[in-house]
Amino acid sequence: MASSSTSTASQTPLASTDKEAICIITIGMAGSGKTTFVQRINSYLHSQSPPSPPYILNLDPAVSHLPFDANIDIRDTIDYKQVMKQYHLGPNGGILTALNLFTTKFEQVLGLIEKRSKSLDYVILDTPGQIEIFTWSASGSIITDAVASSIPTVVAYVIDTPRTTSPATFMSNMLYACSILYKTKLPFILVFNKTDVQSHDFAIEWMQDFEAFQAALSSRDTPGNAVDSEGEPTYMNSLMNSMSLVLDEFYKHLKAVGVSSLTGDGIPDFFAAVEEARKEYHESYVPELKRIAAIREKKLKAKKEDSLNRALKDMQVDPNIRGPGDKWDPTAVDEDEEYGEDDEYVGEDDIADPADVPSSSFIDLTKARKGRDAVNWPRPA
Ligand SMILES: Nc1nc2c(ncn2[C@@H]2O[C@H](COP(=O)(O)OP(=O)(O)OP(=O)(O)O)[C@@H](O)[C@H]2O)c(=O)[nH]1
Repeated sequence: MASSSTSTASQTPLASTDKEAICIITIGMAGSGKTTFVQRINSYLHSQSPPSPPYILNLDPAVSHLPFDANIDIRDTIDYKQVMKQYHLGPNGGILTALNLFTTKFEQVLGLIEKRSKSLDYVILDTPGQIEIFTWSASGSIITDAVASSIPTVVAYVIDTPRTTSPATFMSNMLYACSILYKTKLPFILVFNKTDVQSHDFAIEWMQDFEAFQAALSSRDTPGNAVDSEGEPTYMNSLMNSMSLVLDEFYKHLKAVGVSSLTGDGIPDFFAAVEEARKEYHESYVPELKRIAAIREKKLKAKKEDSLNRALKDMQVDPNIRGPGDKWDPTAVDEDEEYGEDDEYVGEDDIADPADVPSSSFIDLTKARKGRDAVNWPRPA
C-alpha cells in the first residue's frame, strides 16, 4: 500500500554531509499549485541550518510571475509570444514549441546542472501549467531522461486535494499519475496540496483500503453507481470497479504526502519521502537504466556486425571487382597453393610487375614467401 510519510520527518536529508543533488520534477494539473509548492520548498530549504539553497529551473515559458528566483529560466531564452507570432500558433502550440526550442539547448543546461550537482542537495524543475505539454511531449521525455540519467531524480505529482474529493475525479487523477509513473519509471511522490483547505486523509484511506474506496464509489451520488433499466451495473460502474483494482496495484509503488504550500505544513514529510525516493532511484532505476543501456549496446553491436558482414559479402560477389570478363569463381583453385617449386609463381594478374612500378614505391617480398628466397629480385633503388 502507499506509504504516507507522516512520521518520518526526522529523516530529512539536510543533515547529510555528502552532497549528491537530487532532482525534483514538479508535475501537476493546471492550478494544482506547482509554482506555489516550488516556492514553499525553496523557502523551506533556505530556512534550514545551514541553508541548502536549491538550483531551480523554470520550464514554463508562459508564467507571468515567479515567486522565486530561478537559476535557469526558459523565459530568458525564449519569448513564447514571439514563437506564437512567428509560427502562427495558439497559446498551447506556442508553449510546446518554446519548450521544443529550449530542449535543443538542454545539453548546455545539463552541463550546468552536472557542474553544480556536487555542491547542491536539490535541483528543482517547475514544469508548464498544461501538464500534457511536459508529460506527453518529446521534449518532456528528453528533458526527464537526460536529467534522470545524470543525477538521482524523483517526480513530485502535485494534486489539488480539495478538487479531488469525488471518487471519480480522484480515480482520474490517479490514472493520470499512473500513466506518468509507467512512462518515466522514476520514483514517484503524490503530493496532496492545499491541505489547509481539505485534509488528504480521505485519499490515504482510499489508497490503503480498497473496500473503503469501493464503498465511496457505490455511494449514492457517484456516477459509477448508475444501474441500467434491468438493475444491472452500467459499463461506467464496471469500468470504475476494474480501474480501482488496477490502481490498487499502482498504489504499492508510490509514496503519498499531504502538504499545504500556503502554510508550509507537511513539507518536512515531503523531504523525507524524497530521501526514500533517492534510495529507490539507486536500487531500482539505475539497474534498470544499465540493463536498457546494455541491451541497446548489444543491439548496436549486432547491427554493426551485420552491416560489416553484408559489406564483405557484397565485396566478394561484385562481378566487376577484377575487371570485365574476369569474374570471380569461388570454385577456382588457389594458385599459390597449387604451384610447385619450379613453377612460375607470380601470376600476371596477381601482383604487379616491379618493373612497371616506380622503383621507390616498395620492396617486393612475394618471392621470399613460402621459402622461395632463392629468387633474386632486383631491389628497387
Ligand atoms: N489554499 C491554498 N491555496 C493554494 C495552495 N497552493 C497553491 N494555492 C493556490 O492555488 C492557485 C494556483 O497555484 P499555482 O501555484 O499558480 O498553481 P500552478 O499549478 O503552478 O498553476 P499553473 O502553472 O497555472 O498550472 C493559486 O491561487 C495559489 O495561491 C495551498 O497549499 N493552499
